[in-house]
Amino acid sequence: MNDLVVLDAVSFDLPSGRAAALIGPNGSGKTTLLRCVVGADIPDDGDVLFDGERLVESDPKVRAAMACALDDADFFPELSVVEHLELLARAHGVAEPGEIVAEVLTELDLEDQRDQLPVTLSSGQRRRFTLGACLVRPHRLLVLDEPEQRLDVAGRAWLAEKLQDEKAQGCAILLASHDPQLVDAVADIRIELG
Ligand SMILES: Nc1ncnc2c1ncn2[C@@H]1O[C@H](COP(=O)(O)OP(=O)(O)OP(=O)(O)O)[C@@H](O)[C@H]1O
Repeated sequence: MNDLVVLDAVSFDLPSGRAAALIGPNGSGKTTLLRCVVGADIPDDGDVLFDGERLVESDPKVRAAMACALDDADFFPELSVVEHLELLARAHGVAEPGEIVAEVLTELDLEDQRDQLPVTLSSGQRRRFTLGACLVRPHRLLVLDEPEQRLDVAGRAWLAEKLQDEKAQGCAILLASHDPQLVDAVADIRIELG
């Protein structure tokens, strides 16, 4: 039995159109907190509320609103980049996903990789693809674990601008980050862990 307490007395509100950044050293509990928020881990105590009700990951309202990028592992290995993004958008109610998928591929500079299988992408391209998967579907809450990871300089600049655009459109963003520049550019609320 491991009695390590990772998170204790963490509390914050995240309104629409705002971003909260979890910051802190390696092992301070950022990913654990994100996993509790999205329902991948169950806290021993405390609640996560969404629109005032306890957040249940399987609730259709939550599934429709929350787009998460916690790691790069969740791919359909047999679908190409474009097929994957179109399938995901359709699954979330986008009847004609061609336009939004093309837009996101252009923004992420992944047009030349559209027909590749995810496993053949470079690690930075895979991170772009993971972020793209959040962006092709309707969302009003983005949960992102170190979204800057493995992005090149241009990719990081794009990310900061994109997250600001998302906020301007009313999206709430909860992210963990080790990038002070990204946090400075995007975060309205800072939650220091560890
Ligand atoms: N499945 C697990 N079993 C045991 N301990 C775990 C598990 N997952 C996380 N931990 C521990 O919980 C603590 C917090 O880990 P977490 O991944 O949340 O940190 P983090 O702040 O995201 O770190 P990093 O900046 O390195 O990504 C660490 O001490 C870690 O070893």
